[in-house]
Amino acid sequence: MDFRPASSVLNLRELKLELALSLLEQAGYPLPPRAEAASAVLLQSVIDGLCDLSLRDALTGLANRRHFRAVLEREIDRVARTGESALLLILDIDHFKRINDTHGHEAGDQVIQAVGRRLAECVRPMDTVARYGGEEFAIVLPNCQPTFGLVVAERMRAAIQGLPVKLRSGQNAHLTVSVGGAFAPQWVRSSVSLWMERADLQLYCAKSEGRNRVCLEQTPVSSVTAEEKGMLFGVGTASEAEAAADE
Ligand SMILES: Nc1nc2c(ncn2[C@@H]2O[C@H](COP(=O)(O)OP(=O)(O)OP(=O)(O)O)[C@@H](O)[C@H]2O)c(=O)[nH]1
Repeated sequence: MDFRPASSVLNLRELKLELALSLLEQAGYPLPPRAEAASAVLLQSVIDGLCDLSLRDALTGLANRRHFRAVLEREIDRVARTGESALLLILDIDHFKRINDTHGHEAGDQVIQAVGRRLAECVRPMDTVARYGGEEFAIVLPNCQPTFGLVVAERMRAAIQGLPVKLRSGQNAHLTVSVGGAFAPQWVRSSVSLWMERADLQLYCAKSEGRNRVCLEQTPVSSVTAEEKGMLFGVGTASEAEAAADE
């Protein structure tokens, strides 16, 4: 085993340290002075900075899709072990294309940033807000009782409705959002994709019922799919799972 400091073992050119440093400087990460180049302290802060950067959405600074899916994975594990409720919300800005078309793409970006900031203000420190796609956000609320779910989702919807975004042009953009949500099935090891699908279905309902509304899956405990029953009972196919669940 070689216990020499990293700087003498590694070829710094191969490490592409300059590229990493300029990426982090651009993103506004605090770094130790360059005089400490190649020190263990600098290398560690570059590694920490790059890890953090890889988990964040560049436009909003919120969790990105990769990070969010990892958080959901952990939450599914916790709900299966503890039986605690957890709520997943998917929130989509209504008629966002009109904002781009009317005010331009840069204004659209400003709106996405403002919505992200507002959502982050509406949640507890233990919750995770992510920008999941273009004008779509996802929020996971661990330890969220079903009775509280609708309250918090409504609070978010109302917070965005009451937020006129001041654009650089001086104009105000008035927004609404549609929200779909589903609870993780308690005591069951579901999957990220199934949970997302359930919440997405509710978002689709909110959009098709007229937008600017919240739709939550009604039956968090009994609405376990055949696939999830399969995971619970450890059987192979959906039909085997249904048979096992009926026994
Ligand atoms: N400015 C900006 N626009 C984006 C970004 N990502 C996606 N978009 C735009 O978001 C728009 C989404 O439009 P649609 O999927 O038709 O949805 P919508 O207009 O919000 O309509 P509904 O969701 O049905 O209410 C498209 O015009 C995309 O080009 C982004 O990062 N910045």
